Amino acid sequence: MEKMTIKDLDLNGKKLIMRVDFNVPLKDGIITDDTRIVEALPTIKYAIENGALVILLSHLGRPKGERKPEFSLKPVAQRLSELLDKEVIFVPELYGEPVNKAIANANPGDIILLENTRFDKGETKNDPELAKKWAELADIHVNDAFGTAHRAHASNVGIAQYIPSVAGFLMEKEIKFLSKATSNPEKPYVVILGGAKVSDKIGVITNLLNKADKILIGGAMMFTFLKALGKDVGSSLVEEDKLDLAKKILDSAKEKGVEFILPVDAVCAQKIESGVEKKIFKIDEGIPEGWMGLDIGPESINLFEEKIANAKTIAWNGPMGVFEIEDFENGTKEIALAIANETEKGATTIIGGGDSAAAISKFKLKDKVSHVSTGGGASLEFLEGKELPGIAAIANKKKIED
Ligand SMILES: Nc1ncnc2c1ncn2[C@@H]1O[C@H](COP(=O)(O)OP(=O)(O)O)[C@@H](O)[C@H]1O
Ligand SMILES: O=C(OP(=O)(O)O)[C@H](O)COP(=O)(O)O
Ligand SMILES: [Mg+2]
Repeated sequence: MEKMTIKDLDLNGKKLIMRVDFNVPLKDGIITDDTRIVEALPTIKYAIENGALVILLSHLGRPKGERKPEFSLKPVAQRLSELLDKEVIFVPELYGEPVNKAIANANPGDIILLENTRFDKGETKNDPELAKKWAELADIHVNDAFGTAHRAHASNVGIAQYIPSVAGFLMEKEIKFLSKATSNPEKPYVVILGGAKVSDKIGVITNLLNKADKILIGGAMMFTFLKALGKDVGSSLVEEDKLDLAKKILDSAKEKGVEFILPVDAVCAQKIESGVEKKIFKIDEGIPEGWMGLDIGPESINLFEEKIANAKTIAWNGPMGVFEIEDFENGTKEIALAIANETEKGATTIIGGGDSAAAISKFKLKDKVSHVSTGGGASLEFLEGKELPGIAAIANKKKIED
């Protein structure tokens, strides 16, 4: 179903409340990768150039309804202002007097960024009262937060109950590319999963088993599977309550004839820190207590490269290791290079996720893959074939024309 976009509206003199995904990686308050901000610029620029006042909403991290200063969007306001070479009015509130005042004092063409939507408990609960408060600030809701589209929250879904919601250019671009690449993926189709949001993402594998020819697992995700297979994983990150699901997935992969590839070795350390002692343990021999797997090892890299070779479609979400620290970046880097290589040979390749996108930028391979998606969980659920609530809430073209 084609979605209504910002281009379908007359924006002149309108107030837009625009949901973006500015959930960027931060280290000590500094933005380490601004891909998600850069990707939202075309929609913001279009809106202000066409005479709208733009009120931006985003979450950052998971502050769980509490106002935690380390999750403030203030550094994002500053970066956005630099990128646009224009003032961004940051209001460290979500509604109420300071917000109303800022809007009343603003002119068409101005940009206001409110504080982290997840500072209010109502956001993730999709609280209608909160959604209404935001809807009352504007005439139209613009949804450009593809990275959040798998969440049914007040700022992207609830708000559409009160004012029309249309897609921004990033949302439109992501839907177009992912639909085309995955409606009938050319085979062999390889899916690579890693990262740290294991309990969130392990569920998508069940449906992906009906689509992919091979599934490769790295990152923290690997340890839940390895533990389910009875391996010693030391102090590596394991989601204990997903062990049964992991077993089911392993059985189902066998039944369906899907190659399910787990690493055979891991780079381990006792602390997640740069410069600490590292050891490579073979999975069959086990990881000793006190040691954590923080990257896939060299034999696993070779194995994964073999499995990736000659794929026609590759979808990757979640870094293979803690790539933010140089000591543990190698697996992610080598897999990224292998994917770039297959892209050159003609494969369609998609890398998704806030952190995966940061990794691909770090290794300067952004332009060597077919598509870098700003969504990790969102792109996975899209590939799985699910209708994402954040997309469903956007008005369909037909509906508005009727
Ligand atoms: N073995 C591991 N142990 C702990 N964390 C890991 C491991 N491998 C990867 N990670 C972490 O996973 C994080 C990214 O996970 P996630 O948010 O799921 O990916 P994405 O943002 O690409 O969707 C990174 O910050 C990375 O450091
Ligand atoms: O960073 C995000 O997803 P990702 O890590 O899967 O790319 C999105 O902003 C969603 O964040 P959430 O997983 O805390 O809801
Ligand atoms: Mg992430």
